[in-house]
Amino acid sequence: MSRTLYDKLVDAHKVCDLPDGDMLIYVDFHIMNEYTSSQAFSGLDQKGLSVWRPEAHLSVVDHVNATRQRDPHDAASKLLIDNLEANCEKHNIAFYGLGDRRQGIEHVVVPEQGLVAPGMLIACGDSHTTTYGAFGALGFGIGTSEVEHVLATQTLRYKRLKTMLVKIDGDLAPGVTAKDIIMKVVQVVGAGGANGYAVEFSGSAIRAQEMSGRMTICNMAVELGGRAALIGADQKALEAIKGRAHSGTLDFGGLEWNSDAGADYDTEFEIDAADIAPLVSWGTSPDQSVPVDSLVPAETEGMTPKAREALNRALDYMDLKAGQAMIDIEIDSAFIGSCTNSRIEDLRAAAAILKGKKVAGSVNAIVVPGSTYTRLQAEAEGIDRVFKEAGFDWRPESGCSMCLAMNDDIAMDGERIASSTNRNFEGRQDRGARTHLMSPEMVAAAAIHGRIADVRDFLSEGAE
Ligand SMILES: CC(C)[C@H](C(=O)O)[C@@H](O)C(=O)O
Ligand code: SF4
Repeated sequence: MSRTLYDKLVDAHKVCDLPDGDMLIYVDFHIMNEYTSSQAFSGLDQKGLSVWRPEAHLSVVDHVNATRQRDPHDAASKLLIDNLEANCEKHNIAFYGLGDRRQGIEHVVVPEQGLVAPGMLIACGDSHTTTYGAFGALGFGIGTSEVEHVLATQTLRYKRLKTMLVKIDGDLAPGVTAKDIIMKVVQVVGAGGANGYAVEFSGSAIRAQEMSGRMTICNMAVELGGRAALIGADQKALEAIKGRAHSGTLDFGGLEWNSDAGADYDTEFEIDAADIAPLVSWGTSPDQSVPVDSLVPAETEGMTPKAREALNRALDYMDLKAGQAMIDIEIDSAFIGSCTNSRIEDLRAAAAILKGKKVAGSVNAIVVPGSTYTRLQAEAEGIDRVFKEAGFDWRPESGCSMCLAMNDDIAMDGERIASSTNRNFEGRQDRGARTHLMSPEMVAAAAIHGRIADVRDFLSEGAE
């Protein structure tokens, strides 16, 4: 019988069925960060348990660390980081700490170090673990008690998800990126539209994406509510792994990690790539976005009272007026970073827009490479100079930074930010901060204009 990639991955990792209908699955690799792991270690200690397979875990520091300097900016962050290091030392778990060349945002670090391969099952106490789906691996976020369970047993209780296929065929127009693809999908399926589903992406527009774009897509699939995101393995995925630090140690397979022809999905969506424009979020949910050259939405006839309330609440928080042009919206800050868009390819793309240009005087522009390794590569290519000459603050350390208000990069009340991140919830970048999600290229364009701008204008300027 034809099976989906998701079902193949689950079947391959099933240890046994449990009496209540759930199953026990085996976790090939488990990643921890300083923020969600310390209680799990305390739980182990209290129960007198040890880590069953220390070599199948990795810890990184990313959420609370400072990126302006190496030393933690406050005692609470230092404590979290020191605790993780001590726990890893005690249990013999690899730890990429501050100052380590391999350090950075977990979902940037893991593929960069060659720690993912098609057919793997990867868990992490972080929702954006879906990123690894770009390689035909099953990655998903887990809670703290589950972290403890994986440490002790290398297994998890798991409930099989329903399957959703999102097929995107056709060619993207110039200036349209992987970020726009996934923002469009979130718009079409809805912010909770994939709750309970594993989402597989297919179609020629997905195949045409390089691995960094595919990772952006799988990363942000969480914003649909999907607990897993998948793209079948192809030659590009295999090539991207080759030669990486740990890739030789992984033997999980290759092109067989694809859905069978004729496999059935519980639900399917089709999107024409030609219908996707560069998108910008106007509201406080990732599905509240519009093409950059359009207007802030207004109430429509037939809108439910609930939708009307959500629209008005978002407009109020964002301090926007229905019918106002998106490209007129002035920004205070520009942020390029996060596990969605801080890879070398993202930095190159933003630098291509910034080259020879200056950030508007009113804009505070920050770029935080996703990992130290990425930063060093960018510096070797001279990309840091392009950013610095344009007026961006090129951060010397890596981490989640302004993606969420958990470190010293905290936005002011009312600050409006053009952001290459994945979440625009109220207070995400701190109380009262107003986040506009967009591609890194669009953040660069907005930084230059001091207001939300259409990246396509910069492409034609370049061609002149
Ligand atoms: C802090 C962490 C648990 C959280 C997540 O799970 O995604 C964070 O990374 C986020 O992006 O909101
Ligand atoms: S960069 Fe942002 S989305 Fe990614 S793990 Fe960090 S906080 Fe979460």
